[in-house]
Amino acid sequence: MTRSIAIFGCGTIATEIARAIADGTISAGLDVVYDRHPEQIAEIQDQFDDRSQPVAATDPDDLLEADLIVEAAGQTAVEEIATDALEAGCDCLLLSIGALADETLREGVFDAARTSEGRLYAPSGAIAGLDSIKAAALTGELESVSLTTTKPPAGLEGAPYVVDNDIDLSEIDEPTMIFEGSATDAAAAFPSNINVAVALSLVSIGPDETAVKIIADPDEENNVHRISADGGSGDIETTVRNVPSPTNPKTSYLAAVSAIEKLRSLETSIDIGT
Ligand SMILES: NC(=O)C1=CN([C@@H]2O[C@H](COP(=O)(O)OP(=O)(O)OC[C@H]3O[C@@H](n4cnc5c(N)ncnc54)[C@H](O)[C@@H]3O)[C@@H](O)[C@H]2O)C=CC1
Ligand SMILES: O=C([O-])CC(=O)C(=O)O
Repeated sequence: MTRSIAIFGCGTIATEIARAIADGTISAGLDVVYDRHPEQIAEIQDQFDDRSQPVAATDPDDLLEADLIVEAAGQTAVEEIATDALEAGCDCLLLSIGALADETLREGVFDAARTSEGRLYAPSGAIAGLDSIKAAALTGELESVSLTTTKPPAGLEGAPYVVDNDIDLSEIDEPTMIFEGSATDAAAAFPSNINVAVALSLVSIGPDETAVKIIADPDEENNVHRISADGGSGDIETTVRNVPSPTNPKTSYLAAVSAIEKLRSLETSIDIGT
């Protein structure tokens, strides 16, 4: 039977996922979509012919009819949908995994996943190396895990940390470290920029122990994520120089493709890679 998918949040990532469903890259049906902006919903619907257009939900609860809900909206959406979805037996794929830096929310969502038929998924997103770091974590001997993210200043605009600390990104004329702290603190400070740090932390040493640096670099055109994980099976270092999405410079194109690959892999009988 074809898996029925619902999408919460119809922006940059959702548009790519919808296209992959429409062209058959993901062999599932997109049945219902939700966004606080109806015009965003219409853009997704327009990718399908009249007979296969997803229904526009007017309330997040309308998504619970699907087999799997993709959250591609933001951290508040995770609060709104994840626990309810899992408790209702839906699978849930979260892009805004940074929301789970909050321990109370995390435990609630994890408990719902453990005690229901719904399964919780998060793609690797815009980083590389989660496969090997997840395997190395099994040794119980990972000593340190860190992420250094470098973005063009425009990709950091509007982040609560930037606003609260009156950081004028337009004044930055050389690579400048604007944040250093744990993945827990980074997720609250840069909710739309650093979900990757929390994904990394959840497969390794946890959000409080994972170290994050964020650098604004006016000469950088890419979203660059450098990971270093030491101990266990050896030392792992990865760097991804991501092309930003044309419609949202905060979001790397790889994040959308990673979600598509995760959804595709749920439907295949051959699964290579950790
Ligand atoms: N895990 C990863 O590697 C990455 C995760 N992300 C996460 O994915 C999210 C989506 O990314 P994009 O598609 O680029 O963002 P976007 O800004 O292009 O689209 C988000 C859409 O969700 C809607 N939305 C947001 N909050 C909502 C709410 N509470 N209720 C209803 N609608 C809501 C917005 O109206 C917008 O249409 C980001 O906010 C970020 O949290 C983004 C990049 C990488
Ligand atoms: O897309 C990226 O480069 C990373 C990102 O925004 C996030 O993790 O929220």
